[in-house]
Amino acid sequence: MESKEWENRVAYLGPEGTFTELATKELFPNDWTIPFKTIPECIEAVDSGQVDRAVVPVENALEGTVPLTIDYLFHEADLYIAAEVLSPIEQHLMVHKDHAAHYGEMERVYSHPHALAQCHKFLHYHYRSVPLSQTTSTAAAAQYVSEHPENNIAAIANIAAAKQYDLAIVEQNIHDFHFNHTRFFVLSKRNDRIEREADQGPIKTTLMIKLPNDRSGALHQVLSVFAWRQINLSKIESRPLKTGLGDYFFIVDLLEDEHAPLMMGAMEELRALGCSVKSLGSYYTYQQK
Ligand SMILES: O=C(O)C(=O)C[C@]1(C(=O)O)C=C[C@@H](O)C=C1
Repeated sequence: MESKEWENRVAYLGPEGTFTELATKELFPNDWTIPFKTIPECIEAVDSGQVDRAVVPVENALEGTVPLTIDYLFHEADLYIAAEVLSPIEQHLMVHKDHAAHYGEMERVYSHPHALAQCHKFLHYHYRSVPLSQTTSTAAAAQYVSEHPENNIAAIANIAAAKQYDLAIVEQNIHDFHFNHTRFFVLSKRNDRIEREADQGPIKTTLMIKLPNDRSGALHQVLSVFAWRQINLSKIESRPLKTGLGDYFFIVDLLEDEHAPLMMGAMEELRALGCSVKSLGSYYTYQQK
């Protein structure tokens, strides 16, 4: 890798022109940002020390969690969340300029599965006979379309991708619901949060909690640990542990600093109840402008 005097080397889900790149540039406008092809490759790059940070999507307002991100954080890597970026998402249908006049006859639509799902109603009502193909990101779809001018195919991606790959936007804002936002995590090997007083939102802590096996009321007990301390949960979700049907771990986002006395007490109590608890750290939320 090129050696240069950059403050941070930041991996992001590429190629150039993804929503993830836009979120990355929001927090790291002057750093060395490096596109990786998949979310696991971004996570591996920061876990192995190849880069200082990695930016990956974690949750979309319409489609929910990005399971790859959560599963790699639980099963494969030992990382912390240094910040969260909240980005508005606008999806557009784009084609090679040669096909702009007759895009209605397109043979296939390409995009990331989350982007396809965010435009499900649009595709269902207008192009239900057109097959869909998944790509590793929205910009990967735009790049593919630009590299295959011989085919009348379309991508769903953002304006930056249309510019980057010189495509024509033929239908704008095709996401099904107006409030379309995605959360991105900035991951780090060290537990060091990004602090920018001027524009940071409230502090959050993310915990991964595994309940003791087969104890009735265990989830209720876990929730009451936070409830009586008046620690607000902003999200709770379960993911399969991958050890058998019915085995889950929980991801909990809490509006409190992990070093606050009540939070430290809550984690101690959870462990005393037989839960295993892993904190991914406390971090601030930044809004993409
Ligand atoms: O960053 C991108 O462009 C992606 O393709 C990823 C991703 C996601 O995983 O949610 C990011 C934002 C949008 O919600 C759609 C897709």
